[in-house]
Amino acid sequence: MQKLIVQGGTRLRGKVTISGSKNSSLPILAATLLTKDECIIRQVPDLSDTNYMLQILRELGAEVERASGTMHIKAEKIVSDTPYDLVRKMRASICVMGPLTGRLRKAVVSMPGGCVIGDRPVDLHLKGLEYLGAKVQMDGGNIHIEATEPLKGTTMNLTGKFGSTVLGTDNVLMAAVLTKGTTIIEGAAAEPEVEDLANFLIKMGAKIEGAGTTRIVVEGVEELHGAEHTVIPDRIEAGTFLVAGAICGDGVMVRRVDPAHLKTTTDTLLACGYDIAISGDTVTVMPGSGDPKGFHFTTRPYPGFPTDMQAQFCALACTLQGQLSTARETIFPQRFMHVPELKRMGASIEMEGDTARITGVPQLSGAPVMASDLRASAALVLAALNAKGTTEVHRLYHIDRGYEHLDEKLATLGAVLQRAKE
Ligand SMILES: CC(=O)N[C@H]1[C@@H](OP(=O)(O)OP(=O)(O)OC[C@H]2O[C@@H](n3ccc(=O)[nH]c3=O)[C@H](O)[C@@H]2O)O[C@H](CO)[C@@H](O)[C@@H]1O
Ligand SMILES: C=C(OP(=O)(O)O)C(=O)O
Repeated sequence: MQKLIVQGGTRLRGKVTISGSKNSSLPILAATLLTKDECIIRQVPDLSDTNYMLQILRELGAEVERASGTMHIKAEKIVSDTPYDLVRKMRASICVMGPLTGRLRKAVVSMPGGCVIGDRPVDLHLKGLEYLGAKVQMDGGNIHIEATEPLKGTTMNLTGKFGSTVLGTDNVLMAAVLTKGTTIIEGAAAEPEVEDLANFLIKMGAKIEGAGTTRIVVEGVEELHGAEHTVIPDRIEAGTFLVAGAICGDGVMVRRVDPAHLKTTTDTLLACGYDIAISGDTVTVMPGSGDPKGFHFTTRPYPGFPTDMQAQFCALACTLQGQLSTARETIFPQRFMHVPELKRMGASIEMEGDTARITGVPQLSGAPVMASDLRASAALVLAALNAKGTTEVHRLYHIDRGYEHLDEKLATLGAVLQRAKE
């Protein structure tokens, strides 16, 4: 196991190139199971999550070759049962369920458990596949999906108690593309990563309209063919670097981004008093003319404030001396594992149900802290950059799930930090 040792108090400045999106790559890699032909996927970030997904594809029978960020995948002959040992390591492995059901009419996938960000059910994924005609059974911790008849298109609503489901929409979409007739998904997730998956499926020959909105229409086709695709930039990685630039930067530019995907992040930073410059595929954050102000946000499905940016903005709020900020989490109401660790660094945070009330302190102080999940870990690193003294962030593997070379990228901006063995 590794930890990250961060020396606080340096100013960040410069340009950082953003990697391909983790949350696009995972379903897109899974979608290559839908054809016997070779698919070429570019800009896949080198992360433990994407590596697990590639291993799952291999175990299912696909040939996978990797040349840097470009994957060549040929799933000529595949099986329907996913290996438990790999699947349990990554919740997003659930997104092989849709393509296996679409192509083989059969899938066996281990039931994912909850995780530290809260309960993570898959009832809507299963409901969607059932609407298409698949039968679902649970047995021995596994989900067995089977359709004796060809799947049939239908109209469904995939909205749950907490709103739309991203991977649930992905799964249904991947099954529906090879289904007879028309499938209409109402209450679909509108996240850019769903749209990216749909764009890849369209290149494979699928007929899809409305991806990127809450109503997706799929006209089933008999088969899909190979295609090439470049994954969209990771809006959460980009947002994390912008918040780092706000916390302790004198001009930090993120390159190879889609500024439209970053709107809630840049709007929140502007409301806070930072200057933002957008040019082509770059966004730069700079200190504003006055002292930054507190801010208030509620997480919502896209285009609302992303839950995956909540922890990083909490870290920023901790550094705004004397200013009150509030962070309300409506998607994963228990996703506040970073709060006790930020408090260990001297933060002033009160929890009221699903809302963190954060009053900025004059100075955070370095401390040993524990990473608990991906974005909570990122928040701790951001707080550490601002803190007085040294912070050790333990359990670094959480960060390696979703940030490609975070430490190296921060070091190019001037951060002083190093990995070490636990
Ligand atoms: C790999 C990936 O893309 N992960 C993202 C994806 O996760 P993921 O797709 O797993 O998250 P969902 O969009 O499904 O979850 C949204 C909400 O719906 C609930 N729900 C979900 C499915 C279901 O069957 N029933 C149900 O009730 C969840 O508990 C949660 O409250 O979207 C989340 C919400 O933007 C992000 O935080 C994750 O980074
Ligand atoms: C919660 C996240 O990922 P996952 O859904 O894979 O756990 C995330 O990317 O912040």
